[in-house]
Amino acid sequence: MISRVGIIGAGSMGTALAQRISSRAEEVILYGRKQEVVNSINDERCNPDYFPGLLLNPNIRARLIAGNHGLEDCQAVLIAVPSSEVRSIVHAISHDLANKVIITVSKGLEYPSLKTMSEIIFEESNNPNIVCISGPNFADEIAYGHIAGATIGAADPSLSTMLSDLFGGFILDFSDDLRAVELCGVLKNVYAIGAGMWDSVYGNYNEHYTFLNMCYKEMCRFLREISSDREIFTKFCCFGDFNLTANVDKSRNRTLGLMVGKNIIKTPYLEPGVTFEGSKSVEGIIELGARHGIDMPIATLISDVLNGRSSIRNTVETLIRGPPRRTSRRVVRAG
Ligand SMILES: NC(=O)C1=CN([C@@H]2O[C@H](COP(=O)(O)OP(=O)(O)OC[C@H]3O[C@@H](n4cnc5c(N)ncnc54)[C@H](O)[C@@H]3O)[C@@H](O)[C@H]2O)C=CC1
Ligand SMILES: O=C(CO)COP(=O)(O)O
Repeated sequence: MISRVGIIGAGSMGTALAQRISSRAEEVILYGRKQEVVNSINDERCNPDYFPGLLLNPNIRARLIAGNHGLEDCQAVLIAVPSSEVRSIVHAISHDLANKVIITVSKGLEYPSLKTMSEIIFEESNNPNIVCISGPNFADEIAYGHIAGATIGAADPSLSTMLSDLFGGFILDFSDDLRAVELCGVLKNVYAIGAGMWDSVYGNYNEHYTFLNMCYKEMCRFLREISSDREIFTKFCCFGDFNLTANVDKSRNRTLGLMVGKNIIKTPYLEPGVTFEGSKSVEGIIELGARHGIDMPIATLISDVLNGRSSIRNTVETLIRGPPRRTSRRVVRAG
C-alpha cells in the first residue's frame, strides 16, 4: 500500500479522487487554496464548496498549497487543477517532485505551445515518472463510490503496474501512449461542446447519433494519425469518455454547447470559477491537427460557433451539404 499521496487541487476531481483512493493509501493530503476549505476538511471532514453532503474518510487531511508542507514525503503526487494552472503549479513545487510518481487528470492542452499536461510537467519538473488517468469519470460519481472505468496512460508500463493498486477501485485498462490518452480527454471535451450545440437545435435521436458518429470519426482519424496504440479507440479514455461527455447533461462542456446553442449565453464565453476545458483547447487541437496534416472540419465549425463567427444552423448546413458554392447569377429582366 502507498503510504502517502498528495493531491494538488481541492476542487471536484481532487476531492473525489481523494475519497476514492483513500482506502488504498495510508494517508491522502489534499492541497487547497482556501484556508476555510482546508479547515473544514480537517475539522469537519467535509469540502463545503464541492461536496457539502459527503463525509470524507478520516485519513484525508488538507493543507494550504502555499506551503506545500509534507509534499516531500508523498510517494505519488496527483495534479487535479484546470489545465491552465498546471505549468505554474508544477514550476512552484518542482523541487518536491523528484523521485515521485506524478499523476495528471487535467483534460486540456496548453496554448499556443500545444503541449499536453505530461509534456508540461516533464518540462517543469524534469521527472519522467508521469502517469495520466482518464476515463468516463464524473467527479461526483467517483466520490460516491460508483463503478467507473479508467485508462492508465504511462510511457513506462512498470508505472502502470505500480498504480494499479492505488486505482484498483476502478475497472482499468492501460496504454503506453501517454500523450494519446491525454489527447482523448482534450478531443472529447471539444466534441461534447459540439454535441450540446447540435442538440440545442436538432433533438431527434437519429440527428443526435448522426452528429456523434461524425465527431467520433474525426476523433478517430486524429488518433489514428498520432497514436501508436492501435487499441485506443476501445479504451475508457476514448470511447467511454467521448460518449459520457457528449451525451450527459452533467458535463460542463456539453452544457456550454447547449447554452451557446440556445443563445442563453453570448460567445466567446468565460465564466470565472467554472472549468470549461473544451472552450480553451478547441483552437489548440485544430492547430495540433494541422501540424500532423489532419483536417478537422467539425472541430473548426465548433470553434466558429463558439467564437461567434457562425451560427449552428449555418454550421449544420455546411456539414450536411458541404461549404456553400459560389454560383454565377443570371439576371433575368422582366419584359
Ligand atoms: N470534474 C470532473 O468530473 C472531472 C474533471 N477532470 C479534469 O480535472 C481538472 C480539474 O477539474 P475539476 O476538479 O472538475 O475543476 P474544479 O473547477 O471543480 O476544481 C478546480 C480546483 O483547482 C483549484 N485551483 C485552481 N487553480 C489553482 C492553483 N493555481 N493552485 C491551487 N489550486 C488551484 C480551484 O481552487 C479548484 O478547487 C480539469 O482539467 C478537468 O477536465 C477530469 C475528469 C473528471
Ligand atoms: O471529464 C469529465 C468526465 O470524464 C468531466 O467532463 P466536463 O468537464 O465536461 O464536466
